[in-house]
Amino acid sequence: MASTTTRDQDPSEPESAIKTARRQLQQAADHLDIDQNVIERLKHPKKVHEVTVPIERETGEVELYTGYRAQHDSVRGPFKGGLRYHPDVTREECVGLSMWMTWKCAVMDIPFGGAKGGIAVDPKDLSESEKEQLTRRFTNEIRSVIGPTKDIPAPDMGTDPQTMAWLMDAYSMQEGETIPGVVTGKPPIVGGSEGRDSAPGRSVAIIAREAIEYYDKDLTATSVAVQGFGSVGSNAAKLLDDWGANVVAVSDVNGGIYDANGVDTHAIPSHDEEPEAVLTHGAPETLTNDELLELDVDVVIPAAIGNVLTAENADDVAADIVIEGANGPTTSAASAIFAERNLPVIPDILANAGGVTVSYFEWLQDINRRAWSLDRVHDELETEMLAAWQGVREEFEARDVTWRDAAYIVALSRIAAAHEMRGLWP
Ligand SMILES: NC(=O)C1=CN([C@@H]2O[C@H](COP(=O)(O)OP(=O)(O)OC[C@H]3O[C@@H](n4cnc5c(N)ncnc54)[C@H](OP(=O)(O)O)[C@@H]3O)[C@@H](O)[C@H]2O)C=CC1
Ligand SMILES: O=C(O)CCC(=O)C(=O)O
Repeated sequence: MASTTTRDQDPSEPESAIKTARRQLQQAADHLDIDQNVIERLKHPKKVHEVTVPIERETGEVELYTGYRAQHDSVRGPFKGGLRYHPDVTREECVGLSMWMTWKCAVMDIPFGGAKGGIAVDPKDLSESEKEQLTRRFTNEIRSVIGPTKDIPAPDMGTDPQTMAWLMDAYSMQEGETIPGVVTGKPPIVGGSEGRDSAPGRSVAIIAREAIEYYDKDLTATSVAVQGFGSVGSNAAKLLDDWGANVVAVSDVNGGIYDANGVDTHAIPSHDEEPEAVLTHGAPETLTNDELLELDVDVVIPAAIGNVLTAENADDVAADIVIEGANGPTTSAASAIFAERNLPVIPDILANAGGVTVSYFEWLQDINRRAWSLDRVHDELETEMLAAWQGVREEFEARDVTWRDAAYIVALSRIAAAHEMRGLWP
């Protein structure tokens, strides 16, 4: 597999999401005949909104938080992307994540651009009513730049369907009418889609299944380790388990559990049910998050935070396939090492794209005021994921590139064509 970043160039780590995203963009662009002006434009967000969000804590003190909404590109449709509550949220991280959303929507061929937002806060430090206050105030601060045809937020790390319901309500109250399409990932009772919550994990499992078959392995004889047991990790682990894979390790922020005979994925509470609960589940062995990534398994799925596969551990990753459940889990230096080792890494912008795909289904349901059944959501997601997998696989086979470059080539070709058709600078 060819990679234009080499081990010797070894970009310094930890690299910011924006730097990684730009490096990946240029690397894919080098394989295509695209106007370099378009590429330069795509290295920058269209707009970044930064706001201060004050809330009154239950102690009576007023605390100020910083929130962002980065809007990267909207040439193919409204900005779209999640909202993250995490202490490490920064402007640069939101911009990098918004770029990945642009490519993700294009890989899936859905009519959205890319955005990402967040608040630098540890949601575990806040009570339920403080989180509600924070979400409502943040929504008011960004109200003029979001909307069903402008920019549509969704869940990401640290946010959930309840957060989206508060966002929808705060926006709707100001607009004077109920506008479910302003946000996706809501509970179905207020216009959310069945299956949105589990969709990113489901797509990770579907893509893992296809990759396992592509590399001539039998799913029922495949061992899997999953880092992170939240919306993405827990659903991917449970589905692969249901399909017969041997899920031998899972983890949360405190570390993981290992059982060579397979852990009972359905018996472990997910982050949503009970945060930090993995280690409370009895298992023959425990391990650190770093050890999990180096387990000698067939498939490893980092599905928590970014930058966990680095120059430091890339040579020690013993799995045969890496499926990126998280956004940006692999640094540029680690990508170069994996390419040199011929270790397939199926990229985030394809593997976890089920989330935004079912968000698109939700948006369609909101416009039509007509809910789909869970079976329909699953069927249509399966169809979309297989079509995207096939498109990326064709590029992978036709060119001597990594899976990441292949996915970028599909995405970038569509985005560049749209820019050129609309006149370069929309
Ligand atoms: N939610 C979505 O729709 C989508 C999310 N993603 C990406 O997937 C990743 C996970 O998101 P999501 O599942 O929603 O997040 P959640 O908040 O639902 O869960 C996060 C999980 O990761 C664990 N975790 C947190 N920090 C660490 C750490 N340092 N090391 C190991 N585990 C850690 C948490 O542990 P604990 O329970 O102990 O807190 C929890 O199990 C993110 O990169 C996100 O951007 C991608 C596509 C869609
Ligand atoms: O559903 C969405 O709109 C976006 C989900 C998301 O943030 C992501 O895929 O990273």
